[in-house]
Amino acid sequence: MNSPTDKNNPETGVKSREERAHHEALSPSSRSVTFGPDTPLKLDAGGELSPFTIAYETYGSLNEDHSNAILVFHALTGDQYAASPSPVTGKPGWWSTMIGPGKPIDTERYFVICSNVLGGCSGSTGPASINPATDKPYGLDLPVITVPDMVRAQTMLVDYLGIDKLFSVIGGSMGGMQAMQWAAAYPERVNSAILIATASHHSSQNIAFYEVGRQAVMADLDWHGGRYYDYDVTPKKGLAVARMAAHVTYMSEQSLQNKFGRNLQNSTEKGFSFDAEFEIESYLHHQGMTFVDRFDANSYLYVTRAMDYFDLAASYDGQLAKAFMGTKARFCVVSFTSDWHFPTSASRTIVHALNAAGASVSFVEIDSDKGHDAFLLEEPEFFDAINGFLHAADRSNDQSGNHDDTEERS
Ligand SMILES: CC(=O)SCCNC(=O)CCNC(=O)[C@H](O)C(C)(C)COP(=O)(O)OP(=O)(O)OC[C@H]1O[C@@H](n2cnc3c(N)ncnc32)[C@H](O)[C@@H]1OP(=O)(O)O
Ligand SMILES: N[C@@H](CCO)C(=O)O
Repeated sequence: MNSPTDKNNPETGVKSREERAHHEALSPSSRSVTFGPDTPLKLDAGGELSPFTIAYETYGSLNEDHSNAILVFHALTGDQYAASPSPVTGKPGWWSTMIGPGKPIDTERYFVICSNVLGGCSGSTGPASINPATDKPYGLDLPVITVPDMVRAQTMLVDYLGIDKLFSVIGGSMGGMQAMQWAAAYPERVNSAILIATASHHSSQNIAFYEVGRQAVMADLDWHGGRYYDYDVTPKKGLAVARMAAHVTYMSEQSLQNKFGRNLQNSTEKGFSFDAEFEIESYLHHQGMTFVDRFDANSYLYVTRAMDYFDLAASYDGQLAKAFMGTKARFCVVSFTSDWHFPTSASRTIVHALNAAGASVSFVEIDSDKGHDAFLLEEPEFFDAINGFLHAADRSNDQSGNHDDTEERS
């Protein structure tokens, strides 16, 4: 509860400098381009969102017949800064190794678009955005957002950019869910789709991990039922714990062992305390603390929920193959051997459904000990696979029909 002596009390107007800086850092960036359509967006939760904003970045140039556009989707906590430095962290774009001149997604050939998802916190409408009905941040008054909602908003952006058909859609994890949704719901608008470290539905285990994270956020007294914006505080402790738990799922047992083993952080002797004595503890604390500086806690609730709700087969009578029936798009499905968060078995489910639908699909399992987040790292075999697939898709761009060139490599 708010008290008159609270230094962050909205009534006293006294705000901590640290909190003010934090909110400013998370406020929509003026650098990326925003798009706000006149048409309201129909939401799966019911009702419509209007107005709404999508923040996006583009790289490369759109060719004359608008046939070289690649739509890149970010994962859970990503943003539109796929190949340009984040104005919040100052770090290079999260896929700057993948996108650029001469890189697998070659900006000398392709026009690359990446937008912040609806529900996010990097300029697209999310829980921290102003609700026009109250003139205050939405908080939990924003309807729950789904992956199909995110994709529906992206179709409006793609229309606005004058693109009828995308050369490719590509993403990892939740980005792969968006790519699948595009291919299933708008088959005529997708020439090829690259689905990386993803699944056609969130598993029970994945929902469980994200629920642990959400509960950590909501248990933080600074969460204030999602109205923390009014109090100029943020539920940092809860959000940091949520990220720590989630981060473990993004890495493999082997990579944690290789990086940290049982090494102690600052000494050679046990301290018999509950401080972060082990390197792995210190590392996770670092991951948690840096995360709260770049991500909004309510957005974390919304975007994890969108992943939980994703179940492509459920929209097609429980038959995943039906989602892809009749598609002419070429698919590339990529998994990583050490990914236990979105394991290879989840990718195989997608590949089997694509085969059953008579779609053209290549499947590559990359041998990596880096776990789920391997898709964010420069893995040569992975980059070769993306490069090779895009070149092949380029060559057969004018062809149509069903191919079955499923291949497995490991
Ligand atoms: C697709 C998208 O949308 S991307 C979304 C946003 N990005 C992410 O989610 C990436 C988050 N994931 C990561 O950072 C993952 O760790 C990885 C796997 C991608 C990065 O892997 P690596 O390059 O091997 O980095 P690593 O896991 O070792 O982490 C390095 C960081 O940990 C810190 N660190 C390493 N050891 C320790 C330690 N013992 N104590 C404290 N901090 C430590 C480093 O200082 C470095 O910090 P910085 O990132 O602030 O510079
Ligand atoms: N670590 C990435 C991928 C998670 O699936 C993120 O936070 O977006």
